[in-house]
Amino acid sequence: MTSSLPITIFIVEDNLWYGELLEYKLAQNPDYTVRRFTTAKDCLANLGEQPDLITLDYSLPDGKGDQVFRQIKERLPDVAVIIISGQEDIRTAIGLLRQGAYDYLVKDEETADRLWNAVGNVGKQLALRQENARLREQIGRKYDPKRAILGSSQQMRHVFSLIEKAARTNITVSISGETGTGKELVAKAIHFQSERSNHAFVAINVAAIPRELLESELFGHEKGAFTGAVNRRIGRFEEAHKGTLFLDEIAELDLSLQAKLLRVLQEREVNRLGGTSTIPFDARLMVATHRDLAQEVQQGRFREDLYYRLLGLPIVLPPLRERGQDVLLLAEAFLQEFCTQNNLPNSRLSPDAQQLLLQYPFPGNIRELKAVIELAAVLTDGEIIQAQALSLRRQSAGMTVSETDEAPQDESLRAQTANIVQRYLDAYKGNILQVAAKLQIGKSTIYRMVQNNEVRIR
Ligand SMILES: Nc1ncnc2c1ncn2[C@@H]1O[C@H](COP(=O)(O)OP(=O)(O)OP(=O)(O)O)[C@@H](O)[C@H]1O
Repeated sequence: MTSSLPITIFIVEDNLWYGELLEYKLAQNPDYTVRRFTTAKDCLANLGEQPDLITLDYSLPDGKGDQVFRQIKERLPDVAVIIISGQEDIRTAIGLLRQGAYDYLVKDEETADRLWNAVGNVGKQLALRQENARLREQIGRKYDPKRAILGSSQQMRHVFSLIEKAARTNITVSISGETGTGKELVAKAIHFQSERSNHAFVAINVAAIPRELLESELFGHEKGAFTGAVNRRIGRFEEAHKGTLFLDEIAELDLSLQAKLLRVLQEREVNRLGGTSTIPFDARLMVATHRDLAQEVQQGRFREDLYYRLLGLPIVLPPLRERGQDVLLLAEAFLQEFCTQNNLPNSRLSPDAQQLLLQYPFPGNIRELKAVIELAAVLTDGEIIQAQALSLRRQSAGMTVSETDEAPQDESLRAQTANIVQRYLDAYKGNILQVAAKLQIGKSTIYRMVQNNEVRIR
């Protein structure tokens, strides 16, 4: 058993012979750097070396084990401390373990072996912790607004400044913008730049879950709360504890759930369905919608009191057609990314293709642009992407999309989605799994479209 991580271990033991025995055992692993001290004073004086683990003799000549333990933990809260005691004293052991000691070993002929195992486990935990920190940093970098959210238009520069402000505080954030403008991306960027970034980012699309299931999805339920509730289930509010809860398509929440949400926000407490105890709610809330919430309030579809609770810091994402040259910046970035990921030669957009992109209104916004560019890269043989390779809906070139006219927009989006899916299906020879992965949509969505004759496998 060897650990892949180098670990620094302090052995604090006044019995020279016993200390040497432990050192001899642990030194068998070349990844362990072992330092030995015979007094508490020496150990405390060297804590600046930031050991990962300390084995501490409970009765040292210059200090009682529990006091020394506390002094160590005050200075190095994360260090693993294994207490080694001359006699079994369950009460002391329990007390120390409760205060955060890693283990309590009694001195006997097997101590060195048990210590060896315990140190191995500490090594594994350290490796996991480092891996976690690395992944967190990676995710943080991925959602760093300066890298992940592309754009240099004035509108987007304003959005970046709001993201920074939101990340510095705990304020509720309400993000609005047409579909595909990057609402979820902005929410993630705020979360991963905020001090809650070490905790969960929990996203739920209110419109995507049937009403009967939504309540338990949000608030959880106890076993037996309703027919079919065979187990206790933790709701999304609880899952987001200390992190961020992102409620997408908030305008679609029905009035009775709006009332429940309001109560949770006022009382900062959640009740699982069928439960009697209350669970504190401590998460930053972000909401998003493609609708005009103020208008929803005026028309009696959204509670006014909830609206004011949720408004917080409003961030309005402009549609892509209002971001000027950003469309080309985004197109080039998506093209490069797609070519690199798929081992395709790096392609460029012809001047005509650029012109067409600048004129097109992009009802599906950045999501549509990304799909259009990726498909063009697949369909193009040379290194220059011509205007003809861009699968834009012919009838929309040059037209503007009305933001208030919901139904036609939804309708045209459907047709446009089908159009894109169809082209991908053709390009990938009807391989639904591949198309679903490329377009980042569920394969069931594609199956449904096939069933409804919206697309065909040719
Ligand atoms: N400024 C941007 N730079 C780079 N990629 C972006 C940008 N804005 C959005 N995207 C990408 O576009 C896609 C759609 O973004 P996102 O899902 O955040 O939009 P949305 O507004 O939440 O959509 P919907 O309203 O459908 O939920 C994602 O792949 C996202 O990474």
